[in-house]
Amino acid sequence: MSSEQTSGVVPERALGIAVLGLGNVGSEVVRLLSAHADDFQARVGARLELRGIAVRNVNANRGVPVELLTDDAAALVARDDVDIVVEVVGGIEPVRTLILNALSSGKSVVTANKALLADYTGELAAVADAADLDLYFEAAVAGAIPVVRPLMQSLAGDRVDRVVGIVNGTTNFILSAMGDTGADYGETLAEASRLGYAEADPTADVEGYDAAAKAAILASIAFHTRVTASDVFREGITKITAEDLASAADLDCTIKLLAICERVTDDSGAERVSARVYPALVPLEHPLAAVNGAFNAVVVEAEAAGRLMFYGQGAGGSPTASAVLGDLVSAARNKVHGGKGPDESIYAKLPIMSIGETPTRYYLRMEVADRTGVLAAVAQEFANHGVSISTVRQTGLENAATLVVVTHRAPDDALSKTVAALQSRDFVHAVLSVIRLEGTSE
Ligand SMILES: NC(=O)C1=CN([C@@H]2O[C@H](COP(=O)(O)OP(=O)(O)OC[C@H]3O[C@@H](n4cnc5c(N)ncnc54)[C@H](O)[C@@H]3O)[C@@H](O)[C@H]2O)C=CC1
Ligand SMILES: N[C@@H](CC=O)C(=O)O
Ligand code: NA
Repeated sequence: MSSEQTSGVVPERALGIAVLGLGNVGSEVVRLLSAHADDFQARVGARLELRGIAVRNVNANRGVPVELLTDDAAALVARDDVDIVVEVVGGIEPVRTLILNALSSGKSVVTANKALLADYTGELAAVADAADLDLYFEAAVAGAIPVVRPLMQSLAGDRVDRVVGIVNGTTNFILSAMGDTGADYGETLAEASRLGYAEADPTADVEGYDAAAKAAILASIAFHTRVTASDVFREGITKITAEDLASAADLDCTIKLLAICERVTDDSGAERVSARVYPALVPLEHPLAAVNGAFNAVVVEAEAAGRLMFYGQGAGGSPTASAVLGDLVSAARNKVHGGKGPDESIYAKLPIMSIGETPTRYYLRMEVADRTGVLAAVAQEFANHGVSISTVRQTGLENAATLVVVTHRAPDDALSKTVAALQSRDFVHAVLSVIRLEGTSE
């Protein structure tokens, strides 16, 4: 009999936590875990004890007790006194293997890693679900904003038709600054990295890979269908110019990088999933137009709930740590009281719709010869491909004219063919911009 039992003192229950990665997010997770240790204990019913932090270089000064640091993440994950692993390193390997090892040895996992989840949720969730362990990832989509849990749990009794959002803080920060002050693209991107918004390789942000990974995660949950990154059509913001933003403003629009996940039902009632990420003109009166800086917002449309909007900080160490810690508390509660978060739900298995078939509206800006009959010839090219024009604006240049054409909804393939045909005509000097238009009722 132990001395605690003989003295009648109930030993304090503790759960061991391993944190992998001590960058923007990891350092905030560790700071908040320590700052609010008593609150966490009260909420969970057990003390959350940090057993170790895996880093790349244990000699760098990090402001945490050095004895917690290790460069051997595999050994930390394997420790018997670790119950929950928090992965905030990023990338695919070695973290995919580390997470699989954690789950295989009875540890629940919390991760913020959308790049990994977009392609490997199936593999990771299979191991977690079989072992009755949690795999939580609220931080992976839209940072602090609760959106994964609402879709997975609060809306589990509804039928979601559409999820549209601004889910990348870095690109929203850049587009907002370019639109507001004409700020330089490169300098604003460097500022986004300095503020901890951008990915380690910011190509993931500006080329839309990060938003596409998030779209894959959202679409998978919303439509109970496995959607991976390669199922998501993707275009980034690197071709958007200050002229495009000014031209959008002339049309009472702004430009946002949107992630759009839709359930599309054809005339026969067959359903497919469309998942796409691209910069789009958004009318100023649309709620997403007012989302600026590193803020994110996600609009969900569901059959019974109608339209819901989630808004908040989508990037940055502290906001992201909030979501990570929320998941950590849930995983810890399940360890203490029993229970498990929902299994992966992919029973619907809907096919994916190609971008070519997806109907959207377009904005085109082109420079054309300023002579009689050109406007009619341009309009004819649209008609030849079944693309109906909504508005045309012409501005005279010295020896040419700028035409801004906004179309009605047409399949993406038809628009691509129209653009190719226009480019082959001698009266079209250049097609300067082709950007989709979203958020209108037409
Ligand atoms: N920063 C943000 O706003 C958000 C980030 N995320 C995700 O959270 C994760 C972490 O992001 P950040 O903290 O911003 O990245 P970061 O680059 O600031 O931190 C990652 C840290 O992991 C370390 N690391 C790399 N390989 C390692 C290894 N094998 N073992 C141990 N440590 C290793 C790096 O040295 C770095 O300090 C990523 O998956 C990211 O996509 C998710 C939402 C928002
Ligand atoms: N780099 C990402 C970070 C959060 O997911 C972003 O800018 O949104
Ligand atoms: Na979130």
